[in-house]
Amino acid sequence: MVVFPNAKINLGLNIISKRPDNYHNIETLFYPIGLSDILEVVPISASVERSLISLSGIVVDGEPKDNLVMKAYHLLAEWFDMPAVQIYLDKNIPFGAGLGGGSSDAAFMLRLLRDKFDLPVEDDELLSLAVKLGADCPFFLLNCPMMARGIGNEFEQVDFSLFGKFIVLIKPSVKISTPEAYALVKPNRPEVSIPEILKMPIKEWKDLLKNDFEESVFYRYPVIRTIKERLYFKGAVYASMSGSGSSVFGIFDHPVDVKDDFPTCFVWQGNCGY
Ligand SMILES: C[C@@](CO)(OP(=O)(O)O)[C@H](O)COP(=O)(O)OP(=O)(O)OC[C@H]1O[C@@H](n2ccc(N)nc2=O)[C@H](O)[C@@H]1O
Ligand SMILES: Nc1ncnc2c1ncn2[C@@H]1O[C@H](COP(=O)(O)OP(=O)(O)O)[C@@H](O)[C@H]1O
Repeated sequence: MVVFPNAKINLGLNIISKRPDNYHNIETLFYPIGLSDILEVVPISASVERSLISLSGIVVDGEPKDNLVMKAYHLLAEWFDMPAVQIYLDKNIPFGAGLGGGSSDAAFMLRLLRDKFDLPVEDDELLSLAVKLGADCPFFLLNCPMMARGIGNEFEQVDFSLFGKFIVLIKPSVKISTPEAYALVKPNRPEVSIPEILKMPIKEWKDLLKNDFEESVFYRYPVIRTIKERLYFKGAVYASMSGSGSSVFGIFDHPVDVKDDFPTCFVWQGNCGY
């Protein structure tokens, strides 16, 4: 069974308050994009006790046994009898990028195992399991434009689409750790909520739709601010860092050629699908 875990971008990201559990309450719109990993799971011989993982593509830091897809397997194996599996994961989504690639792999792995082995797990139980693997993880089980609140796992479906627009994603070589990025931000309540801003014409978003991580991340890594400015220079109708960074996306009314503009960066371009 093969699945294609996709990345997300955040349209607006307000960090509202710090919680006693050291997480933060946030408000953000998660928007799925077409950049995807490839994940395959094959059952292996009954004589093999441990699941195996084979990684290709972008090299993820950490031990393969600590990969989030392995953690997803073990989370379900605590509750259900499953055979050992051979996992193939081809990484195309950069990490330390604010694109949620690891969370997406984990969410797709949970659903793949549930479906492949016919495990008696309802969709809402899968959402509760997913949050144990990462605050962003439940979103990828829903995978359509969603307002998220709480730690990022309380959802409200929104009537919102960027269909017809074109997205350019730029990831510089710098990687950003999510916990470190949260530690640098002072929480605050926004004056205008994200759903209100998203109802306005996209050309009005520039000065209203904010990502609260940008200020401290741009201060530390000015190259990320420069990328955002360059995307506006190229004609983006809206540009922002995604999540805790370091990737920056630009939304355009039409396809653009940026291949010579960011020679040292990972670049991905595609249509907005939703
Ligand atoms: C910032 C966001 C925005 O979508 O995404 P990324 O930029 O990582 O993609 C998310 O909130 C990241 O979610 P995720 O990456 O799944 O976070 P987790 O692994 O659960 O948490 C890593 C650490 O980030 C901090 N954390 C995470 C989520 C949250 N709402 N508040 C937090 O303070 C905590 O210190 C936690 O220990
Ligand atoms: N399958 C995976 N893909 C990416 N990162 C993974 C994976 N499994 C574990 N990780 C760890 O999770 C961290 C964050 O990854 P990811 O969620 O893709 O990034 P981001 O915080 O940029 O959204 C990485 O630094 C890596 O150590």
